[in-house]
Amino acid sequence: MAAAVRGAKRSLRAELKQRLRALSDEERRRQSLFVTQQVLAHSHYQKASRVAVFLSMPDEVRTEDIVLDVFRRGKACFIPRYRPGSRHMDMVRLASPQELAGLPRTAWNIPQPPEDDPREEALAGGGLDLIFMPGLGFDGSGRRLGRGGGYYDAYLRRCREQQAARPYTLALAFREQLCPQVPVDEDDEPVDEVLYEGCRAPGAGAAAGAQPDTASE
Ligand SMILES: Nc1nc2c(c(=O)[nH]1)N(C=O)[C@@H](CNc1ccc(C(=O)N[C@@H](CCC(=O)O)C(=O)O)cc1)CN2
Ligand SMILES: Nc1ncnc2c1ncn2[C@@H]1O[C@H](COP(=O)(O)OP(=O)(O)OP(=O)(O)O)[C@@H](O)[C@H]1O
Ligand SMILES: [Mg+2]
Repeated sequence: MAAAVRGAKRSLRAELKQRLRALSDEERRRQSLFVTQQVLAHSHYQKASRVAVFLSMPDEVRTEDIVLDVFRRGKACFIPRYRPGSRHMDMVRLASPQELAGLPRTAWNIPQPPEDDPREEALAGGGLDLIFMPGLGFDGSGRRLGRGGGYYDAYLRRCREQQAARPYTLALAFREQLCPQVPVDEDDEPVDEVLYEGCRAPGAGAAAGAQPDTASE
């Protein structure tokens, strides 16, 4: 990608990490609860039967209550299994929420099944209906800044190539992660919608999607 974009991403990442560090645990908990409620009421979530959920790191919207709800509703749950040092990531089947406690942790302290643990990969089975998207920053047009691994960008491209219908992508964010404009290059896949405290009419339809509002700054 162009050097200018790379530099712009690097400095925005640093700024967003700083902003996230300044959030108290209580504030993260409060906003996570809010976003979780939006998810549970969301039409795309309610109708999805195969869902990919990231297992949150401390500076991300907490997803454990979403994972529990996915199982409660009998949906199939998939979690990321990424290969460090590559851009490769699979979404592999999680059998139960109880299983999480026993999974080994990656270098980033994310629970993840070992590479030699045979599991159903979402795209090898029936594909995915919905992917929850992590990230450091998002803008009102659905542009997304991740942590720089390129894992989700590459995975969404695979979905596009291998699935008949593209999965719906729903980003989960603290309001502090909304940016006026996120720099992107040709490999960056946009998200369909960003959920955060202050976003408009979640679940009211894709057209209402990733619209900016006054929470952007
Ligand atoms: N919860 C969660 N799981 C996920 C992702 C994610 O963003 N969130 N990923 C999304 O791709 C993949 C893992 N990719 C990751 C890429 C970078 C870092 C990370 O912490 N990087 C350091 C800086 C790295 C460096 O420059 O040395 C950091 O952000 O502090 C973590 C996960 C798959 N699983
Ligand atoms: N589909 C792809 N094929 C090959 N390289 C890719 C693809 N998608 C992204 N990349 C490359 O991966 C690197 C990291 O991309 P980028 O900085 O956008 O990561 P990110 O979106 O922050 O990470 P993530 O998607 O894991 O959250 C870049 O060099 C980018 O060009
Ligand atoms: Mg990207």
